[in-house]
Amino acid sequence: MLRSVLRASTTRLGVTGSRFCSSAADKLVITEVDDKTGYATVTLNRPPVNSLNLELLTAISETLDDLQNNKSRGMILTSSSKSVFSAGLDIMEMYKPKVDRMKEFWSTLQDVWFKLYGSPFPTVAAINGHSPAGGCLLSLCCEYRVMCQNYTIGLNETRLGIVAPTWFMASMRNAMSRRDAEMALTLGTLFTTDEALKVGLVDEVATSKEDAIAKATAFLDKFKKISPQARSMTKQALRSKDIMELEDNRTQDIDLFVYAVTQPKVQKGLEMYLEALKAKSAK
Ligand SMILES: CCCCCCCCCCCCC/C=C/C(=O)SCCNC(=O)CCNC(=O)[C@H](O)C(C)(C)COP(=O)(O)OP(=O)(O)OC[C@H]1O[C@@H](n2cnc3c(N)ncnc32)[C@H](O)[C@@H]1OP(=O)(O)O
Repeated sequence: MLRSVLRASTTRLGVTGSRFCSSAADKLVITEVDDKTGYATVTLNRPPVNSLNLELLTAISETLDDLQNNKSRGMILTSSSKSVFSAGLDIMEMYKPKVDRMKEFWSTLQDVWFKLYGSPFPTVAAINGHSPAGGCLLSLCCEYRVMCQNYTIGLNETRLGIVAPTWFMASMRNAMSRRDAEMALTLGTLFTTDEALKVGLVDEVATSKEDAIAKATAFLDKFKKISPQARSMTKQALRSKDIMELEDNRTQDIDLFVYAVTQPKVQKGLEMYLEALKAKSAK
């Protein structure tokens, strides 16, 4: 049976300065813990497309803190949308930005990456919709990816005229071969579910969200007889080089982000991309 972690969610929203919510449907992130297994299902809930703005990233970051503090046995990351896991970073955070907010935005994204990529508890993404760019990054931070049929996933930054930061690249390299990662990153490939399975970007295909959650649960169950400490130390040792690289360069990474995104050519590219998105959604 599922029970919501209501106290944690309410506190979280209070801290972020967002609305004080009384029902789960209003929350940016909904966390439900299965009493029997102890696994937490974390649902991204920022309609229409779960684009990652500062508030959503803050809510994810605080959720990850809660799970770690409560010694979570495992996490399944999914979305409340019927067709989008996450549309990636909210382009409005990068288009005509205010520099202070932009810095906080990027720093919070770094926090989420540290906490998710380096989490001591096992993590699975149940990808129940499209997952471009930052959405793909969130799933890549998890140890296992189950994806529903007929959606797309990938780090498509070059198609927007921007460069995925090295820690995005490292996350992809951790999941698939270096050669396939290089091709995918330079081309900005958005893979279909079946193509993603072939290159190892996802681990399993599901027929529905329920099937994805069931497969994610089965993956977490595999660790039942493994010492949690041995498991987490092994995972963290394997990922520590990538983590240390960003830890050593956090400030430079923020400065580079601000510099790159505020270039007139990049702003123009983002403007055109936004216009194309809006024109498409108006049809
Ligand atoms: C050597 C190293 C050097 C390093 C240098 C580093 C420099 C740093 C550079 C910066 C790096 C930045 C990294 C960026 C990462 C990102 O994540 S960028 C975002 C990329 N995202 C996308 O490309 C996805 C865009 N969206 C879509 O393709 C589609 O929306 C969808 C996800 C496939 C869903 O389609 P559909 O269900 O049909 O919905 P839509 O109708 O398209 O959209 C609904 C409304 O949502 C708006 N929207 C969609 N995506 C976004 C978004 N990402 N941000 C903001 N808004 C978004 C869309 O415009 C619609 O709005 P309305 O028209 O107002 O309804």
